[in-house]
Amino acid sequence: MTPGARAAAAISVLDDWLDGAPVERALLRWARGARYAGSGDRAAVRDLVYDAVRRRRSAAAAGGALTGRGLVLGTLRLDGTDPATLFTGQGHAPPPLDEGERPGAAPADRGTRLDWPDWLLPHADAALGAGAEAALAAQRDRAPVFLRALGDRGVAAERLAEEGISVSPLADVATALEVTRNARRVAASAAFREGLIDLQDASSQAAILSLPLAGGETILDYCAGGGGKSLAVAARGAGRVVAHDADPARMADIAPRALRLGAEVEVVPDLPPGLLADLVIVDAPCSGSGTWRRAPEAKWRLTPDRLAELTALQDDILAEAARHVRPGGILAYMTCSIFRDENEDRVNAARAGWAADWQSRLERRWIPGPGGDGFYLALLARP
Ligand SMILES: C[S@@+](CC[C@H](N)C(=O)[O-])C[C@H]1O[C@@H](n2cnc3c(N)ncnc32)[C@H](O)[C@@H]1O
Repeated sequence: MTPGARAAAAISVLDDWLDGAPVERALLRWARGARYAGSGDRAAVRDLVYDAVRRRRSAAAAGGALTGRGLVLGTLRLDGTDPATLFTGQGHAPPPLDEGERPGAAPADRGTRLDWPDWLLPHADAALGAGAEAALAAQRDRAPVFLRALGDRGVAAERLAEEGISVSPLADVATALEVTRNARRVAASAAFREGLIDLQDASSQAAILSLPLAGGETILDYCAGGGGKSLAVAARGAGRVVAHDADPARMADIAPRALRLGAEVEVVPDLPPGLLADLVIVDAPCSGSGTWRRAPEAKWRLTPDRLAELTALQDDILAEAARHVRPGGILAYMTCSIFRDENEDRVNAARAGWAADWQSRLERRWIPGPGGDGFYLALLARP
């Protein structure tokens, strides 16, 4: 496909998305009808689509319309590409630009400039203060790819280099490697197959490294999902890791992942009511606002009602999970959200109620940026 044909494909996918289809479904629908597209074409269309979704407001402003065509025009302009070089009308390229599609003035309002919903600006400011500008700006760009090395990071780096994948170690997260070249090859690499590495954001890794573990503990991962946290604590020398999720189907990947990584995780759909653990991890369902550069659709989909539903659910899950912390044990509450509503406010609500006599051991927030996604961790010790 020519660059112009890729732009035309991105326009059709974005129109489908603007009509209400989830972005992945819109991409799939296009790909099914585009058997001529090679893997490079699909990757290029996908990147253009995701860039436009991430920057929906500023791209629509720069492209003059909230349409597939406007978003692609704007995205190209924001990236410094003159759209006239692709919008030629030749072959499968989009029709040439008309007079009304000349570049306009740069957006003056903050929500458009930062590609952030207006109603969520006060939430971001309340959580991040002066750091909000940089954190929201970082969410306009593609996310870096981070790996968790299971053993020596140098060994993993050498094995990856044999397949043309370059990585560099993060200074402040002992297990983390940032992929600097050929990130798309990681999942098919020998290092991945052999269990030398797993895919995990650096902030999640840092949170797991912050847990007070000496080795041998019984750990309950109460919202285990795909098992990212279970597998990472298992690698820290836990005695027993029990993975639970209200939706057991979400844990389907844990067993094959554990096998690949040489980890032991017990997947328990029905949790024994009497189970007590030294550490209970609650990686709660949340808005995902710290990870919106990876899943940018969610940024535009969140509503005040949905945020309120999530905070109520977080309160319920925390209280349920706390019943499984042994006396003297630790409850680790974590989210990949940046909002106080889902973080400090939930911990404070617990401490104003059932956790009145629990002690706060640690509270840490990671801000979205070059070193990882936004993340939050609070540790409460049961008396
Ligand atoms: C943020 S995801 C977990 C991600 C996972 N820990 C990981 O690292 O891959 C939140 C999970 O909480 C689960 N969940 C939702 N409500 C729950 C509840 N009441 N009890 C337990 N798990 C729940 C969801 O099914 C979802 O898998």
